[in-house]
Amino acid sequence: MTKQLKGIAASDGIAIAKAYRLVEPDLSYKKTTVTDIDGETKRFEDAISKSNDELQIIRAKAKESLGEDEAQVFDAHMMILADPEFTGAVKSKISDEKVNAEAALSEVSEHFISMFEAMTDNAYMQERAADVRDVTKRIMSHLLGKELPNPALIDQEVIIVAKDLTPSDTAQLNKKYVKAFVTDLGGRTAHSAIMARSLEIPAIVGSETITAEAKEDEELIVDGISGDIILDPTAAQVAEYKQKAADFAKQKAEWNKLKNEASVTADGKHYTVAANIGTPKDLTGVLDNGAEAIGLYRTEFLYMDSAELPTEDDQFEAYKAVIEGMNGKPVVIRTMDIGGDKHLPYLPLPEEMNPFLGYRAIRISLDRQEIFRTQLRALLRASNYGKLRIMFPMIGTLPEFRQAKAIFEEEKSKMVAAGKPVSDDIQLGMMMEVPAAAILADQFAKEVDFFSIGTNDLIQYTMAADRGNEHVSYLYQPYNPSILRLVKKIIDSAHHEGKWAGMCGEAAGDPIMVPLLLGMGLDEYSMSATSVLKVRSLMKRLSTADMKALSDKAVNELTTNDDVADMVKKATNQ
Ligand SMILES: C=C(OP(=O)(O)O)C(=O)O
Ligand SMILES: [Mg+2]
Repeated sequence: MTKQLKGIAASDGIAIAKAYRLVEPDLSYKKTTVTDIDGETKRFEDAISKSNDELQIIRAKAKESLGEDEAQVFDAHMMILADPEFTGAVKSKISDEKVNAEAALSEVSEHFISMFEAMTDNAYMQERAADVRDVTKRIMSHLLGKELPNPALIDQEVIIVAKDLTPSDTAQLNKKYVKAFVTDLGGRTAHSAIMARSLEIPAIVGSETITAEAKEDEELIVDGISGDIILDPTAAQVAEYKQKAADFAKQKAEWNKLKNEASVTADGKHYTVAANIGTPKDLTGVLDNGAEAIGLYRTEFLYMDSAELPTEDDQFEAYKAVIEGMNGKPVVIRTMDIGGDKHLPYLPLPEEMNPFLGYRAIRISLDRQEIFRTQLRALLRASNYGKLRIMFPMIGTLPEFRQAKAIFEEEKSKMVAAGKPVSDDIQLGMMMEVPAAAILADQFAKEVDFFSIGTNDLIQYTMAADRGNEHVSYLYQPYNPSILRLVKKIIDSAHHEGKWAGMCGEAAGDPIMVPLLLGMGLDEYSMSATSVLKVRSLMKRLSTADMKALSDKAVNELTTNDDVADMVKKATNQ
């Protein structure tokens, strides 16, 4: 029966397709004593063989749809299945302790996982722990007669339904078949949502109940513009949404005409509308949407896509591809921002009560300097291919910025001394996303070349509201005058020192925020590539003098997020 749900619209567009439940089955079991040792061993061997067959197919499919690199992870899984040390230990446990295969498997696997995880100085072995965990799940599913979801096997158009998607789950989605996704959890600025926007697939997060409501293969309509989800729609609803999808495509075609134009306001002021990227592959979207710069390259995805720490050469190639691909247009590359909701299997981080307030970003880089220095060397080498700007994430204090800068200067001097070419036009800036730094923006502005405001984090830290938690999403208020005052302070401070200020948080592409930012004189607006043309079209009809009056009123007189939103909507006909 037709049913309607509402979630948080996270990526534009409309999709109509069948649900694919990316939901793990319950793999719990009871430990029992067995008498038929041979029978139990055979059951384990059968599960191994079925897992192996399944992995062969998955590997082949993954290679076809995602490429050889993505497929290689499954080789590691098959190696574990073929490892007599692992399988032998399970069989011995079955026969020596007379326990069922499930219990033997789980105990042996736990033993291997903790052994690998303890090798903190060997990233390669640490990464094996994640592989053992994955393979164990697969074998267990066969022992219990349950089916694991295998997204790599998807070969028809689907809408993914999941409790939550990690950024690495999202990276594995094949755009050819995955037409949209809907999750129970998450907020608009969670990284999976950001990635959906760069993949240009509609997405709705924070629906709370989609996994409980949607059945496998049930037809769904996902409206990523409004956040509406329709389960088992009527023919009339399907027709209505096909029309909406067509209207959306038409609107996009209209914006597309602005692709080769500059971003100029009605009163003739020029601003930079830039794009955010996660990998060099996103460059196509940046060029297709006519962005004037890259305002944020989130390099952590390079680390997340790799099975081990990427080498200096790997990184150099990626950075060079992006810088060269932009053909002289500025490229802001941010050093690694791991931690929070972004993890590396081969770099286990401490268990933390509050990962977003913990060991993250520049805090890791300054602590694990070998990782940081490798990245800086790769960036320095790539600087010769265009206009590179480097920024550091999560800077909270001036000493942090100074230390990061000193390390950069040290690596640069070493390269110059070794006779290697390095650009003499690299700007060094920082993300403004920690309130403590924003409050002291006037002091920071004297030492940086630029600021890039990271509203995704700045809002969560200022409002004390987790950016990915749908239960507190009502507090996630980009237009709250408290946020606007910080933003204005950051922009004014940069300008006072003759520096530029950009914004690369999601708010930079928000049609309510853009008029206010124009009023405050923000120089660079960096957003999901798919928002670039929409924002350029909006700018064209706004005058900065009018917007200044609007932003002054928002900052000085209004008191709530909603009041600001209402005022801007009215004043700009939105
Ligand atoms: C752009 C930002 O960084 P990230 O979303 O990667 O945390 C931000 O915090 O606004
Ligand atoms: Mg951030």
